Amino acid sequence: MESLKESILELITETSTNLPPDVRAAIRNAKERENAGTRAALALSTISDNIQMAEENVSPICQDTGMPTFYIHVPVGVNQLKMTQAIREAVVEATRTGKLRPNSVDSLTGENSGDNLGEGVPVIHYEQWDKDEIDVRLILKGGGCENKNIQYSLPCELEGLGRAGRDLDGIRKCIIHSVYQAQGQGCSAGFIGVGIGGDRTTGYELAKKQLFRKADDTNPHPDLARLEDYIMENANKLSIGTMGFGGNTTLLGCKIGSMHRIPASFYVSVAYNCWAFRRQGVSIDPKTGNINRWLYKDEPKFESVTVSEPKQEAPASSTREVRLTPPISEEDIRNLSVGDVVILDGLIHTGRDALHKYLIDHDAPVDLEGGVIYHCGPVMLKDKDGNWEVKAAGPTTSIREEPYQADIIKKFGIRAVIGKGGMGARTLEGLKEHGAVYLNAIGGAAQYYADCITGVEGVHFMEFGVPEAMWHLRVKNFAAIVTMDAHGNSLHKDVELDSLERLAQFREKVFA
Ligand SMILES: O=C(O)C[C@H](O)C(=O)O
Ligand code: SF4
Repeated sequence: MESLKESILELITETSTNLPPDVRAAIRNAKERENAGTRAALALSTISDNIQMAEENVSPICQDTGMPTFYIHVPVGVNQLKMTQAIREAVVEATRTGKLRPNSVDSLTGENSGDNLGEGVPVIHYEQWDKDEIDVRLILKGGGCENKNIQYSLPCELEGLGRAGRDLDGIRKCIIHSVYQAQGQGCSAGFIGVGIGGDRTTGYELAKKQLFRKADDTNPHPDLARLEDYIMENANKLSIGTMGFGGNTTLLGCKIGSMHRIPASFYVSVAYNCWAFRRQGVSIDPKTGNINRWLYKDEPKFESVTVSEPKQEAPASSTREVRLTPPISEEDIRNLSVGDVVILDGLIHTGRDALHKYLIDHDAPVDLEGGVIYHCGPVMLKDKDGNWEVKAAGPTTSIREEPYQADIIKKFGIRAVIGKGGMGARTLEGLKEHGAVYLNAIGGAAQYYADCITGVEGVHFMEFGVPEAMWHLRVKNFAAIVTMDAHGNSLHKDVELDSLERLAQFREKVFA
């Protein structure tokens, strides 16, 4: 099995940089369903470009390469200790070469191990089988969509939907609700895996396993097949759309599995995966460790993500492009409205969870007056001369900074915050009071944004780890949409309210 480490390294690289054909097809179909010129169409076009760039650059599709999770079937007699060793070595190597972001953080000290190893990381599940091949499947599921996983305990009362009982119709309501509660924060349009039954742990496990099914397969269980079809037909009526911008596609796939439970418990567990649905698999020869074949890539190669322009014309849109260079004046900010596209040139600063917490009690290491904070944890590598290079740099979910953001804007005079998924009422109030805007970048488009970064001017707080450090980045033509302005308007608030109203159409019983 001397080739095993190399084979696993190839699997990790492919998973991080090359989306499987079934996922690409689902995204292409979504793009075809949106009207040209809408925000959703623009987002999907950025996503499609990003998928292409990641493949060409052999670089991460999204900077969050997630929790590396392996599901492995082995013939009797294969040494699992040696396999685990090979997997760990491959994970370290993939991190060193920038195919994985250093993502393993000590939960108590906050220390990033730097190589993606740690207690319980990577996750490896083994199962024996009677075939003479090793089947290794890998999913790289990022944190933003993982945070939108949800588990329901039936019976329950669901916002907008009423009572969900212990039957197929109650399950239906939970699944529809799971799509609603994710809004755009898990980088919709998403794929969901659903686990019915089990206990709290095995229910989630079953949900995640559904994500290994191909997006276009048919459930062998007739009731579940019917439920999957129903969800695919109806979830899009919530009109949450790509990135939560509103639009025709909110869900790209729904796979449901069922297992037994004990009488007192009835769980419906949902694993939400962003559009950057990175899963690949290989069949490996147990003698040599070589790859025999790929499990998802075996279909004809998806030629291009470019599609013919949709027939319908866009409704007259008021999209305005405004070019800004920090430090930005209050007047320039107050001139912006929701829907405007801002093109940034100049210096911006990354900051996410650790930095926001820190800045509440400390000074900033650089002047942020009129400045721009980018909610981003990039993948960075040093080149041969010791200079930092940006390998992937899309936005992270902004709502996590909601407890801090308004105070930070006020304290440092920040004029723009870039992120994804939107922020809440407190930040909206802060934007209005202090004259700032929230700019939504396209989640997962890590290659697209890395391409806008022309230089790394420095870094502070490396002790927070690469993703949490404060990177000072020079950008050119960095485009993001104003989704919360300084006049109290929020596209996120509007889409959430609208989708809550739309939820009501799913109250009545559908499955007897
Ligand atoms: O950690 C990140 O870079 C992004 C994360 O996956 C998120 O969606 O918030
Ligand atoms: S940023 Fe978006 S695309 Fe990337 S892992 Fe998080 S949820 Fe997925």
